[in-house]
Amino acid sequence: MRQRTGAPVVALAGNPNVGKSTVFNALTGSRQHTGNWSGKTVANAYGVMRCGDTGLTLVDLPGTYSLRARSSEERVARDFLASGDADAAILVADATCLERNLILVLQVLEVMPNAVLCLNLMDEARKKRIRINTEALQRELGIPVVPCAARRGRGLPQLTQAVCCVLENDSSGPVAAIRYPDVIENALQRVGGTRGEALATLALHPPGGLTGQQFDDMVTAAAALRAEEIALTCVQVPEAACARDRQLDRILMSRRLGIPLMLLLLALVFYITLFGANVPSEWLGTHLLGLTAPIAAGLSALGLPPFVVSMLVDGVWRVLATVVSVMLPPMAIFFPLFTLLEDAGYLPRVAFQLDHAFQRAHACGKQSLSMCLWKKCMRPQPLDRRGAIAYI
Ligand SMILES: Nc1nc2c(ncn2[C@@H]2O[C@H](COP(=O)(O)OP(=O)(O)OP(=O)(O)O)[C@@H](O)[C@H]2O)c(=O)[nH]1
Ligand SMILES: [Mg+2]
Repeated sequence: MRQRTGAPVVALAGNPNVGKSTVFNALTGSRQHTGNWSGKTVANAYGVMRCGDTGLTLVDLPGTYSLRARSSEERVARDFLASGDADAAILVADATCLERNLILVLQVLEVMPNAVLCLNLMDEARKKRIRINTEALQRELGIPVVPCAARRGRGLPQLTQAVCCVLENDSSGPVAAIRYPDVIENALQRVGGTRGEALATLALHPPGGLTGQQFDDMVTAAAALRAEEIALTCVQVPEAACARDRQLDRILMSRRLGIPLMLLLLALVFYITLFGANVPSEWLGTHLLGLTAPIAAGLSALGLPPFVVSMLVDGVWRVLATVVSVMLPPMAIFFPLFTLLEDAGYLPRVAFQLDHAFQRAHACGKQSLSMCLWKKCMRPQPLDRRGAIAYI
């Protein structure tokens, strides 16, 4: 292993929503937030994973589609990978859409050749009858490839083993998998050093009179082209696997129907939450508050002074009973419904559909999901004064 002060550092990078935090939690025993939409992790999270007797620092990075991305959380990931603070990287990729994931993988390999590819969501890929030739992929990329289904813990021991091997056999050879247009290739030769470092220099001073945006677009397009070539060689996707998704997307994401359907669906969820919760709320309120008198009588029988009884009964019990009866039923309805939409993969589509509108307010579509959760907490409810104070 590399001689460094402190434990070796392993970065966990990949596209958004591919299971990085799930892998991180499984390898470190942490409880990072996971969920089926993009952009949950917005800052680096640190944990310790074991490699035999050695402890490794694992860093869960925010998801990013490209090293040339410009959103703030994506910059966090890019800056960490470029900083040289990591000794190796676990690149997590979604096996159901490998081609798109390979763009980042290829870019990261230019700055961090010491890496392992964790081919996650293999269970979903199998369901869709997507076949991936992992040996061919390994040859193309020049790094170990480990198929995993992190949610069920499958493949994680092999992943740990591969990470340990990579750390022991420091591979620092240049990975020149992406072929850039001549203007960039020539400039890379002139700048010298590793391709990753040279690219970072050129990004600041683009060659051939290119603007920063043109340079970024050309670099990303070259990576996308190479990713497509590799996917053509290594991945077999049966046409039928995508047909149902495409048909659904044609309706759910269509220009005319997409937004109305989304509003209808979210309105339905809120309607069920707001009105469906009234009955259990009332039932809970009646029964819990009905216990007030027996509790007061019991406490008085214990010989407690009246002001202590009033404090415990009116101050603690009534507030607790009101909070539980008001908050518990809508939560018990809303969160399972939201989870259903999440598991069906609809939430990322909501974020995508609203992205344009949110960008006009200098925000991004992913924030709509946090807003849905916040809106749920704004549930109006007839309350007495104590209940209102507790609710606030
Ligand atoms: N079916 C299946 N689902 C998985 C697997 N691994 C992760 N998931 C699910 O994928 C979703 C995304 O997982 P996260 O770990 O939050 O993904 P992430 O890459 O950290 O996401 P960001 O932080 O937003 O970039 C969650 O709903 C996970 O339960 C897997 O192997 N199989
Ligand atoms: Mg995450």
